[in-house]
Amino acid sequence: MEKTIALLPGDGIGKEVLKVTVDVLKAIEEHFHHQFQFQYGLIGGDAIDQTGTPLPDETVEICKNADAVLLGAVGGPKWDSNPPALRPEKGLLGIRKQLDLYANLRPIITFQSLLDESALKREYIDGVDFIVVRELTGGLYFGEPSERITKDGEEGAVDTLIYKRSEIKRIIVSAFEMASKRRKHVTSVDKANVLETSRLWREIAEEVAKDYPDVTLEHMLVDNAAMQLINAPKRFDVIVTENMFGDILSDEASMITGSLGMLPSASLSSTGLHLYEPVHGSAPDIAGQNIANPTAMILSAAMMLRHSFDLENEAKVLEDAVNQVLQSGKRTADLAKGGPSISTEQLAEEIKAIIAKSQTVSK
Ligand SMILES: NC(=O)C1=CN([C@@H]2O[C@H](COP(=O)(O)OP(=O)(O)OC[C@H]3O[C@@H](n4cnc5c(N)ncnc54)[C@H](O)[C@@H]3O)[C@@H](O)[C@H]2O)C=CC1
Ligand SMILES: CC(C)CC(=O)C(=O)O
Ligand SMILES: [Mg+2]
Repeated sequence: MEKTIALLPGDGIGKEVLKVTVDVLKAIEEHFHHQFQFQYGLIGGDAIDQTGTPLPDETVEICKNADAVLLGAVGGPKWDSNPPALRPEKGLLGIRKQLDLYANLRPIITFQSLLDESALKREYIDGVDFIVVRELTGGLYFGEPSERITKDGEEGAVDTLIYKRSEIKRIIVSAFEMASKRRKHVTSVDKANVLETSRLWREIAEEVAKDYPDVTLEHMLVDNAAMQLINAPKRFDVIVTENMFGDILSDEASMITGSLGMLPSASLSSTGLHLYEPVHGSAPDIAGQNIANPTAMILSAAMMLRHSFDLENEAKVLEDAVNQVLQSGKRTADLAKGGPSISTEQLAEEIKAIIAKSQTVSK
């Protein structure tokens, strides 16, 4: 199979985890006789430094001409005091908007070999398997105005939480579609006791639910949801929520698996061109040390193989390889809890070695 993959490394550990993921994909390419073309694009702080903008037009073109996009992460203290339009995060929000990547799927599945690395007790998390469906192109992160203002004679600031009916409906439909192929349970998370956007969200969720009689819908306020994720994570199947709630809840949920470095995601579009990215950011505190956990990025690539290229077997081989390395007891520092650890590159080498020995070869 011939595919073109756009690669947007970004900043900090984004570069490191994407670099080794490309190596792993090359191992898949070789073992399964595929041809992957890799096209690099600038985004984030790197793009600001080299071109003066966080999302150059050329990057958008590279993505649009590809079959799928892999993104590392953006941001870092170097650009923290830049004006809003020149912040690395604008590049990330920009590519999400320009490619209409409205549905961010964040699966949270515990690994048997990591049950004791989690922040939670083994019996609470053994068997956790849910997915956060996060709205990705609306809400507070995109609302206008977002600026400094004067209020009652003193300095203030305003951000705008706005959603259109169509934006809410399509993400809720995505969640119901997903739930109908899973355990048939949707938890719609909102703050309907306070926010008008949430009341509209709830109304639309009820309307959509009528088209899926075999799927149960429950509503949950976001503060309660944050607590239930710790208290009873096994109760969830599909969580659907707006942009910022999904951002926060999924970072929280990552600790069920043991580390933020374990969580992959797929950002799906209306156009069929999808982007795959780890849930974590550029981690400036550990950048440049070859110690970041690349699993989230590697598992994002597995999601790409499955969802964008229909390469189920290859995706499984990759996921199995990750599992086998974990079972062997080898851990990056985030999971090693002060014990012996392996580097970003060593973990990828372990995975590549397992792929090379894998039995299942597709035509
Ligand atoms: N998708 C993206 O590009 C995102 C970008 N950011 C940006 O990243 C920068 C840093 O933000 P933070 O709040 O520190 O969030 P972060 O997700 O980068 O890091 C949070 C903590 O988790 C650790 N961590 C994250 N990924 C890891 C991995 N793969 N392996 C081991 N440890 C890992 C970090 O070392 C840090 O202690 C900011 O500029 C922020 O805006 C934040 C989140 C997402
Ligand atoms: C720029 C932020 C919205 C990135 C982030 O935290 C995320 O997408 O998870
Ligand atoms: Mg986030």
